[in-house]
Amino acid sequence: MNRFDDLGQWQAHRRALRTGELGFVPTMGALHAGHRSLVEASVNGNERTVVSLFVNPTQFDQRADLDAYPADLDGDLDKLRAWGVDDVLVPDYGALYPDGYRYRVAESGLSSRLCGAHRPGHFDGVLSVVMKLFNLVRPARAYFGEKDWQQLALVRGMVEAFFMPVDIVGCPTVREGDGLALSSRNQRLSPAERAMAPGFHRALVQQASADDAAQALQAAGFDVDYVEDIDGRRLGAVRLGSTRLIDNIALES
Ligand SMILES: Nc1ncnc2c1ncn2[C@@H]1O[C@H](COP(=O)(O)OP(=O)(O)OP(=O)(O)O)[C@@H](O)[C@H]1O
Ligand SMILES: CC(C)(CO)[C@@H](O)C(=O)[O-]
Ligand code: BAL
Repeated sequence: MNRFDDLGQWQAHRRALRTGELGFVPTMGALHAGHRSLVEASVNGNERTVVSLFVNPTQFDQRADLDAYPADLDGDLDKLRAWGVDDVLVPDYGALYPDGYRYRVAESGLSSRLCGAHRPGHFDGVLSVVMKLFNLVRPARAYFGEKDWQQLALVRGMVEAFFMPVDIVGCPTVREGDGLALSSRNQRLSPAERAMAPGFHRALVQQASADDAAQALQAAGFDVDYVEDIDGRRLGAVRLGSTRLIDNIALES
């Protein structure tokens, strides 16, 4: 596995690659089995797989959340090697943002609802870094988790809007045995919060309406950012202490 911290070296390597069948998995590190499922889909569907590890500051609306974001670079590199990844990009902020974020991708509809309503500027940061990474990697396919449903929808929209030559592949949410969606931020839950956390997915699945689910969650001690039913899915975000969890499910039709 090749590791590139220097984007100039990566670009030289990319130019020398003759394959068009490149799969790409963008991540913020602290890898878990959810990331593994994306990498597996890419390894199975492409000649080469590239993964990026970059905790993107422009998508964090709260400094404390960024500072507390889990990191385990050596562990991540061991995992990526074992999962069959060919190239890993580990750029720093200055390399990815030579413009200091003067230029950015903005979306003016969906990005200000749901998670965007609670994390101002979040999706501008996500779309901007994803566009930068797509331009650097030039993948045939890029893999995103359905856990981040709104992100997946916005990335698909950006690719369509800008005629970007990449197929976006959505991958099902990987869960713990008790239903909790795997997330790097789960590491920050205290034992008591971890015991409560599966109640989030349970409420989304069991309650008859989005309002009922929000009320049940509030009553169980979650701080509810939102629960909404949209286009046949129920999406929600809650906070347990300082940790924010998101999840979504398909609604039975
Ligand atoms: N449980 C999961 N199942 C499937 N895909 C996932 C899961 N968790 C994360 N992903 C996907 O992995 C990619 C990288 O996500 P990221 O590195 O932010 O991890 P995360 O676990 O979502 O972290 P966070 O704590 O920031 O939510 C995204 O496309 C995301 O949707
Ligand atoms: C897509 C992404 C890597 C952009 O920083 C991030 O939002 C994530 O990990 O879901
Ligand atoms: N996977 C979502 C990234 C974030 O919460 O910023």
